[in-house]
Amino acid sequence: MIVIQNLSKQFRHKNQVYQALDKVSLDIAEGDIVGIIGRSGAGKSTLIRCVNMLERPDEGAVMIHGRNLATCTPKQLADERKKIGMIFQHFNLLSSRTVFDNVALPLELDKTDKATIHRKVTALLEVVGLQNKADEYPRSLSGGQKQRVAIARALANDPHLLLCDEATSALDPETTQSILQLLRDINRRLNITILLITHEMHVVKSICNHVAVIDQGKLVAQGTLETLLKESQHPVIQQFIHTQAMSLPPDIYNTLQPEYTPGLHPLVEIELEGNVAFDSLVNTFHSQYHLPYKLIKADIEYLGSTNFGRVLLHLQGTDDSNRNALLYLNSHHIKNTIRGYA
Ligand SMILES: Nc1ncnc2c1ncn2[C@@H]1O[C@H](COP(=O)(O)OP(=O)(O)OP(=O)(O)O)[C@@H](O)[C@H]1O
Repeated sequence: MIVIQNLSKQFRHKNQVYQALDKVSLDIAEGDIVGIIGRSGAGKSTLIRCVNMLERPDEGAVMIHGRNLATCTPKQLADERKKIGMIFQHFNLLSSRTVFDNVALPLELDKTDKATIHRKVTALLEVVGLQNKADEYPRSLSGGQKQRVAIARALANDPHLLLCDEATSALDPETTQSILQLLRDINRRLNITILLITHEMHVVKSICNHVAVIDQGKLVAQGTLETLLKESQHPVIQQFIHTQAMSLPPDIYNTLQPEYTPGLHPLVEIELEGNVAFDSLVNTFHSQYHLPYKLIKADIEYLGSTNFGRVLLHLQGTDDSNRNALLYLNSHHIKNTIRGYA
């Protein structure tokens, strides 16, 4: 339904040229929720802004239902844009307008009659759960409520595509979840395709059925999150999974020794990468090496039948069984780091 073909965009600034997008191609099926991830400055916003031509690409095409937006006349482009809603990290509401009037704005600009505006805005405020806030001003709303108003406004012209630029980045975790739930409902109930930028793993995991990874303006990987995590060694994906080493609980941190000393046991951080099931790993430790251990910390994401993440295990067996367990990890190419001995 949306076909992005060889999209390129350069920015020039004080004799310097930034290749923000470099021949990016991506197919998005109707009803998909696609997450775009990548480092800061990778080109994610530029890509999403080129989809509705807020940013004009230098080269390439954005085909929506067979029509290339890059070659549309201004009138055709204005019509196509009405069918593409957009929401932003900082909501972009008009502070001088009430909630109702913010949502009504695109309809007013489209010269919709008053009765229709009233009917549509009332229905949209119900969709986003703000029917009792119609007469309030944005300043009296929470961040999550502001984003709900922005979503209602983005839906005013019955779009088939919703672009979300870091839409939950300014929200606390609980509000983020409720906004994601709303986006999922909108996607299912109204069959709106969603293209979103995020830097948060849990956002992708919660709602995206596809992921596109952008690095230095290039599309470097795409697919389901599960396949990407299993198959791609690309540093952006690895970084996305493992942002930093696990923090240690204070009692362990204070007693941890960098070198082995008789009587101390290794504290090992193990990476679970989809082919390593946590349950079977600890079963092996138990059945093959009779190894007592203490699970100090776990950060595991379950995706379908596989798991990803990290665990911190304090191996508490004899020197031999501890060593054998570490050998088992290495011989099975299970990434692990000894964080110290305690
Ligand atoms: N209007 C502009 N003028 C000049 N350079 C720009 C402009 N917009 C973006 N760039 C540059 O293009 C590159 C890609 O920017 P973009 O905002 O698309 O990245 P991003 O992946 O969305 O980053 P972030 O996650 O930090 O928002 C950056 O080097 C940025 O500085």
